[in-house]
Amino acid sequence: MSSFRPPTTPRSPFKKENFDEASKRRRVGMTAKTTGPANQRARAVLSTLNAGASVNSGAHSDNMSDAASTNESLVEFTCKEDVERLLSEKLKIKKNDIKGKCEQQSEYIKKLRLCITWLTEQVDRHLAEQESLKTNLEVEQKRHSELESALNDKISELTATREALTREMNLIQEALKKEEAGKIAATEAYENEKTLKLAADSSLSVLSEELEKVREEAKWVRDQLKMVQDNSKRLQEYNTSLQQYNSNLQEDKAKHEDTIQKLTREKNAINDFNCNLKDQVGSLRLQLEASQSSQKEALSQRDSLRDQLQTLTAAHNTACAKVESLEAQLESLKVSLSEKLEGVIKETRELEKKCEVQNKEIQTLDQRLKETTVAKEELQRLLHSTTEKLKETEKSNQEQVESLNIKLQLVKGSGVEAITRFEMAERTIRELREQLLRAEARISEGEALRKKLHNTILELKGNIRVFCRVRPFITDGNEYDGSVVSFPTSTDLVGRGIDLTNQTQSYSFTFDRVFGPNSSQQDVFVEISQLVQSALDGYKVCIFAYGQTGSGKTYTMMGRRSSEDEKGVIPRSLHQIFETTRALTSEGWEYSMQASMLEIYNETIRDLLLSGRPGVGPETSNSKQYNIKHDQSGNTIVSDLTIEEVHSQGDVDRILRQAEQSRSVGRTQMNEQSSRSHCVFTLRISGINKKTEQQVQGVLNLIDLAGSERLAKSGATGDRLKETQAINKSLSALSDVIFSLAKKEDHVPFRNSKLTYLLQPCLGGDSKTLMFVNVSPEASSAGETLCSLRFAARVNACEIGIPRRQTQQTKLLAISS
Ligand SMILES: Nc1ncnc2c1ncn2[C@@H]1O[C@H](COP(=O)(O)OP(=O)(O)OP(=O)(O)O)[C@@H](O)[C@H]1O
Repeated sequence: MSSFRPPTTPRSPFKKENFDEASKRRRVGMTAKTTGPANQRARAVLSTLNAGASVNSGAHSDNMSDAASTNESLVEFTCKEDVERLLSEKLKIKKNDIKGKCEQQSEYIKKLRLCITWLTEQVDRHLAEQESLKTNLEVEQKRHSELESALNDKISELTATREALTREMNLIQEALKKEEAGKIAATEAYENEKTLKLAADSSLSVLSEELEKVREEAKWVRDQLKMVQDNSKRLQEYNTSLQQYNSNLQEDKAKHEDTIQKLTREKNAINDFNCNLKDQVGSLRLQLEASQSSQKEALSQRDSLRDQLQTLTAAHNTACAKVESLEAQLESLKVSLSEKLEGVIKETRELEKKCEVQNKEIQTLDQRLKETTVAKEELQRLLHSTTEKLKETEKSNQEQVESLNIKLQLVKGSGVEAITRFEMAERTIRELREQLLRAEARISEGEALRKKLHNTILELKGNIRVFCRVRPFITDGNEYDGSVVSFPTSTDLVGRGIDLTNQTQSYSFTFDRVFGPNSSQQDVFVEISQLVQSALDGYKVCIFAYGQTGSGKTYTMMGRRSSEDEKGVIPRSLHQIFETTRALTSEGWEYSMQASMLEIYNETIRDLLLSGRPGVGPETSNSKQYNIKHDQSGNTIVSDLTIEEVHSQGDVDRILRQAEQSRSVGRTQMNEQSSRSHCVFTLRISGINKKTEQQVQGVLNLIDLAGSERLAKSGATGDRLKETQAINKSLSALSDVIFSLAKKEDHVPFRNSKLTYLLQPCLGGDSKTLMFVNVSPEASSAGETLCSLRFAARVNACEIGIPRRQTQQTKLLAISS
């Protein structure tokens, strides 16, 4: 930035103090008038003064003019010292020399005049100078102030802009930080919320279960309560009925008591009667006893009488008659007495029976009374206990209901709390979801942009590219000597150029990339991986390996299965595809993949996955005729070709193993020499984004071409000649197709080769094509290598020499810079 400098002050003819003094003196004469007319007036005054002086000295003027002119020529004022010298000059006057004095004085006055004139001139000059300086100064000041104000404006504008930018930057940084922090916080919050939600969900489910249980409990309790209430009601009814029954019983009791009293009275009367009867019976018994004793006495009398009879034999008859009559009397007495006794006994017995019946009745009544009393007591006890129980049950029920109510309230409270928490969590989740959606939208936008940029970069690199790969020496175990193949070291060709020496002649080729013998499989794959990504982004990609037999095509495409580091393009591509699809799952992408693998030998298609089908052998595959068709959406359909859904690396490994086996079996059956067929691995990728509804359909073709051979050199005849011709035809067709497509020619000769026709939808347009030209470094195969490189250069030529490519590369450089 150029700094602003004030205009340089014109240098004064005086030193500073001289100038000051001169200006002081000038001020005496001019007072405050410094403008132009004032100067003129001052000059006029001075000229008048000079003129006056000349008038006053008129007398001497003539005679002094010479002297003056002489003096004038002598006195010259150049600086202040001259003036001071003049002022400090002392007249050397001799006494009484008036003339001399006059002359000296007039001389002095002249000098003074000259001095004044010089001074006036000086003053004028200075005034003019000052004037111009002033105007300059004013102009400069104006300009300066304008500039200053402009600068100030600019500065303030810049400051404002800077501040605004700083503010904006700060804001952006803050926003960025916030965004990042927000993002982190959101992620964390989302995680937390997720766990919270899960916890809330689980607690909610637990609570719901609890609530359900509590509801069930409450229902059960309500049922119980209802039951208890019903029971209570029933018991109350029962109680009422019991009370009724009790009162009935009481009434019965009262009635029965009356009856009992009556009966008791009757019983007493009967008892009295009984007693009387008993007394009578006693008296009768006494009478009977008395009669018995009298009978005994009579018997003893009879005995005595018998004795007497014995003694009184005579008197016996009389006595017998007497006895007999007495006995008859006794007998009749006995009969009457026994009849009387029997009647009495009968009566007594009847009375006793009656008594017994009455007693029994009384007893049964007593028993019933007792039972009734017991039952009543029992019932009263039962009633009491039931009432107690009822009260207890009611109390416990009430307590239970209260506790359940409390529990219900608590559950309701916790439920409400849980619901609020749940709602809050839901809100947060909603917000987070929205944030997530926004982030996802941003991600998908970013993804779309990435795809676009990725594709642009690839397009700028070239939709058709050719890589050259030189394999290490393997035949004689020697180190790579560079005698046949060498790599130019000039900066513009490093990594892109290859020189080949064949029969002392040197040939130079340039490709998009040249991999030397020390390049690893990973180095090669790094370049491929972008194309694999393109296939996932929905583009059609073809990667070919071309070269003479044993140049490393299969090594490049398949690699060595046994070593992880030596895996080739196919397993690595598939690994990348599975890794990427897995990573993209979180962004809503779902991919499905279908793999097929076929071989084209002598223009015949062989399904390499067919032998995997149950009951199908390779011979079946060979005998089949496969037709190639293209549908309207640009997909290739090979009729009856085995297509396997692949979901994992394992599936792919299995397929590759199977294909390898089929290939070797096929070769043996066909007596085919190694590498006489094109092997095409095709992976169809269909992707759908569940979030954005975006869909992609990509195809990845990985092709190990048949080993190229120069017809002239092959010395082939018969079938072998036919085979070689077929290979060469299909390879040149392929290069023709690629060449025509690159040049955007209207007619592309797809149909003259099965391989090119098969790959037709995947060549040209947006499709990406990459061809590896594999090179053997051995001198023995230099001629073959030259052929391969020429072929590849032909494919590459469609890009080389077309100005578009340079423009693209320039663009690419601009982008990368
Ligand atoms: N870059 C490499 N590093 C180490 N070994 C390699 C490399 N390239 C090829 N080879 C080895 O060279 C030999 C021939 O390679 P490969 O079978 O891949 O050639 P090819 O071109 O497929 O032959 P063909 O046309 O007969 O199928 C193999 O043993 C392979 O392992």
